[in-house]
Order: sequence, then structure tokens, then C-alpha cells
Amino acid sequence: MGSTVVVAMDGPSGSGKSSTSRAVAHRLGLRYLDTGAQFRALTAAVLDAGADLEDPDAIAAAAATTRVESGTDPQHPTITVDGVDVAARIRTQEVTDHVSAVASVPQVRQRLLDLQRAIIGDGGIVVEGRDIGSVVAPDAEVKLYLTADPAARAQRRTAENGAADVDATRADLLRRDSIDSGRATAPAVAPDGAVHLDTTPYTLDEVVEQVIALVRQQTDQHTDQAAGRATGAGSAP
Ligand SMILES: Nc1ncnc2c1ncn2[C@@H]1O[C@H](COP(=O)(O)OP(=O)(O)O)[C@@H](O)[C@H]1O
Ligand SMILES: Nc1ccn([C@H]2C[C@H](O)[C@@H](COP(=O)(O)OP(=O)(O)O)O2)c(=O)n1
Repeated sequence: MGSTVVVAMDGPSGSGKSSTSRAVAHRLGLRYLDTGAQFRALTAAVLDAGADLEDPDAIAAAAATTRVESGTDPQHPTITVDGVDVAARIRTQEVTDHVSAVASVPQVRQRLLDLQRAIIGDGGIVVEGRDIGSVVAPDAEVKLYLTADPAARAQRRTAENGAADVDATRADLLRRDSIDSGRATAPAVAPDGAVHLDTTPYTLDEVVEQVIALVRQQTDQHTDQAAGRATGAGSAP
């Protein structure tokens, strides 16, 4: 696999972005970046700083001095805040409850946008989130928009968390969908040019196979186009 490819994977919670991205990156020898984990990490830092979560300026100030680092090995992704491992902390209900509010603050998004683009660098990476194909990497060679029925998403999340209350999980997913897609800065959208994949009827393995086939097809197309440009193929004599 060409090591400069960027695969942008967007979609709502529980659509399968993380598990699909990690498996695809591992299979294709690419790096992996979970941008949701970065927003969760800044949220944990903002909570620890005791900032007023109703006050965007207070959130921005608390986030401004926080150093977030992401390890991009798809088999062992890591996330630290000021050098401290926060992998478990960012999955707590407290962080989940507040992450969409923190992610709505423009200064928070700008700070992470700079970091995300620095990590993407020359590519060779699968990046997942809500604004990857639209804002972070609009020139990505491969753009995917994953969805699934809310019932399936809630069922998946409930099983993953070992929680009992599917209805509460579903309500929480829909609450975050609404904040994420309604915010003014970089709202969660289906990016222009993204291939829409409804994962509801497919197993994770089936989705991974479909995405790998698409990445191969799209990157072959790009290679063909580049070769065409190099030889002048397709242009007027
Ligand atoms: N196609 C699928 N079918 C069934 N379960 C899936 C599928 N894709 C992902 N899952 C499971 O659903 C849960 C949420 O998936 P995840 O990849 O974390 O979604 P997202 O990153 O979009 O929130 C995980 O436990 C994962 O193993
Ligand atoms: N690129 C991104 C990634 C996540 N976010 C926000 C919106 C999401 O509700 C939270 C958490 O994202 P995450 O991908 O961890 O959420 P789930 O694992 O799907 O529950 O962060 C964002 O605004 N932009």
C-alpha cells in the first residue's frame, strides 16, 4: 500500500469507525488516528482543571495549555495528557457526558486541528472522527461516511460497555449526534465525495473487507491518474 494515502473515516457514534479504522490500518500497514480520543482527552483535562463547562472561554483557557499526544500504532493506540496515560479515563461516562460541549468550542477545535494535521503529515494513515473528510483532510484520497441504525448503534455500544440500559445509551447517542451536527464550527457532516456505507446489516469483518477493497480501488485510480498525467495520456494532442 502506498504509504502516503490518507483514509478519512467519519460517522456518528457506534457506526463502527474505530474498529473498522484500526483493522483496515493494520491490514494495510498504515497508521491510525482516533480524533475522538483527542477531544475526549482535552475534555478530561478541562474537567480536571475545574473549568465552568457552561463557559466556552473557560473551556478554551483550560484546553490551551494542555499537551495531548496520540500514538498511531493501530494495534496499540495510545493517548496521553501532559504525559499521563488517559486511555481509561476518556471512556468514562463523565467524559462522554461533556465531550460534545467541549468539542463545540472553536479554540479547542483549532488546537486539535493543528495537531491532527501535524500527525497526518505526509500520510500513510487512517483518520477517524466527525470532520475529517470535510475539514481536517478534505483532500484525502479515500473518504468514507459510516452510519448504522440508531438501534444497532445503541445495541453495539451497550454490549461494548457491559451496560444494561439500551434505551439510555440510545438517548445519549442521539443527544451527542444533535450537538455534534448542530455546532457552528466544523459540524459533523457526510463529507463531499465520501462513500456512504450503512454498516447495519454487515459484520465488522464484512465492513473491513469492503473498506479495504475501496481503498485499493481508489488508490489504484489515483495511481492511474498520476501515470496519465505523467505521460500526457488523456490530454489533447
Ligand atoms: N459492523 C459491525 N457489526 C457489529 N458490531 C460492530 C460493527 N462495527 C463495529 N461493531 C462494534 O460496535 C461497537 C462500536 O464500534 P466502534 O468501532 O467503536 O464505533 P465508533 O468508532 O463509530 O463509535 C464496538 O464494540 C464494535 O466492536
Ligand atoms: N473529529 C471529531 C471527533 C470527535 N468529535 C467529538 C464529537 C463526539 O461526540 C466526541 C467523541 O468522539 P468519539 O469518536 O470518541 O465518540 P464515540 O467513540 O463514537 O462515542 O468528540 C468531534 O467533534 N470531531
